[in-house]
Amino acid sequence: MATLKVTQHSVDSRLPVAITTGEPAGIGPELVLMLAANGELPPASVAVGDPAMLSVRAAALGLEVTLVPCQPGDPLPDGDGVLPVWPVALRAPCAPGTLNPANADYVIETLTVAVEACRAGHAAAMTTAPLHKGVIIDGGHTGFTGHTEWLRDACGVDEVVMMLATDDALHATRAGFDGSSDLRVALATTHLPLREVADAITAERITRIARILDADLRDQFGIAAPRIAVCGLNPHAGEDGHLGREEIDIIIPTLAALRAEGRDIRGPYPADTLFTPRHLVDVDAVLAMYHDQGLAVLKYAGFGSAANITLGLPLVRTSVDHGTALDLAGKGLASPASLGVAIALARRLADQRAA
Ligand SMILES: NC(=O)C1=CN([C@@H]2O[C@H](COP(=O)(O)OP(=O)(O)OC[C@H]3O[C@@H](n4cnc5c(N)ncnc54)[C@H](O)[C@@H]3O)[C@@H](O)[C@H]2O)C=CC1
Ligand SMILES: NCC(=O)COP(=O)(O)O
Repeated sequence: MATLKVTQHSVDSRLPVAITTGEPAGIGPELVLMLAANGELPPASVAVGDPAMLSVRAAALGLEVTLVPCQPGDPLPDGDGVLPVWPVALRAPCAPGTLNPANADYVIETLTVAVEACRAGHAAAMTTAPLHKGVIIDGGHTGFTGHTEWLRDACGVDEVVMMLATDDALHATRAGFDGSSDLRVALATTHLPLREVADAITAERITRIARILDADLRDQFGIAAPRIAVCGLNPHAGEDGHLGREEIDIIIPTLAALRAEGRDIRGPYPADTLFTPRHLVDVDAVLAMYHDQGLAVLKYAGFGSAANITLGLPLVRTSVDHGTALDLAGKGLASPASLGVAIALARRLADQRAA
């Protein structure tokens, strides 16, 4: 096992972005270590995880990282290859690629540490490396469906919105889309079995989600009058009721009511053609009705360098556009690009809030 090196470093006085290292058997730990070793972590970044596990993973991959355990609120060590770590102890040994439900509590504790640090004013924002939803449930957290819903409950808010954005959209200086890789996609429903999606499409839910999306595009992304295009649920947006009635009964009247509030919310459009460049040209975000309707397109356009942002939270949370990739874990083959984009976005949104 590699030993933890602790030496003297300069100190960064800014509040850190807390990066939870995710499922320990997945690629999350090595992605954080890669960014640290390559000098690609923004200053004032801190990992949340098991220092010994991170140290072993770094040594196995030949990554030169100086891990410095410290506590939330401590001055942050800074310097080339230095990675401050807020320690959380693994509950059981861990091998890359092999899930162990005994570590579910560990993963949840890393999230709790990051949320508490944001609440206590010890962190400016949090970025999450991927966790494995199934093993968290197998480990006893019945009802767990993802970071997004867990953070909603942990922060005590009624609703949040999952939005993924390609790197082009995040860095775009222009407001609208200009091509197929410049995309923001928000979801009306998140981690639901497809069988339950139609029942979850209610006027109340669409109203809550659309209001949060509209407000956060203004407040967090600086878009003065967001233009939101909404997908239908059914093929051809229901084909005038012949292929499903959710558009006529729920979505169309709800969008009309939202427009009456002064919001630029268009649709519902057939999802297959909405996601073509011509239809996206004057749109700032697409609201999809369910996970794969929106995210398949987003990932086709920008997988590997997009970020996931939870809107509607009292804290800033960003994440990667991918999962735990157990097939790649421990091999040093996974790309840290999306994590880098997510951390940079968290820093930017947090600095904006502070300003
Ligand atoms: N933010 C989060 O915590 C997320 C967690 N997940 C979870 O991850 C687990 C696995 O999900 P999957 O659907 O298999 O998706 P996945 O993203 O883990 O893997 C899908 C494919 O993409 C590849 N891949 C993923 N990340 C990569 C990277 N950084 N560089 C290169 N290739 C990469 C994998 O090798 C695999 O071939 C599930 O439990 C899922 O719920 C999925 C998405 C987000
Ligand atoms: N496909 C995106 C995703 O599953 C993200 O989930 P979450 O854990 O960030 O809620």
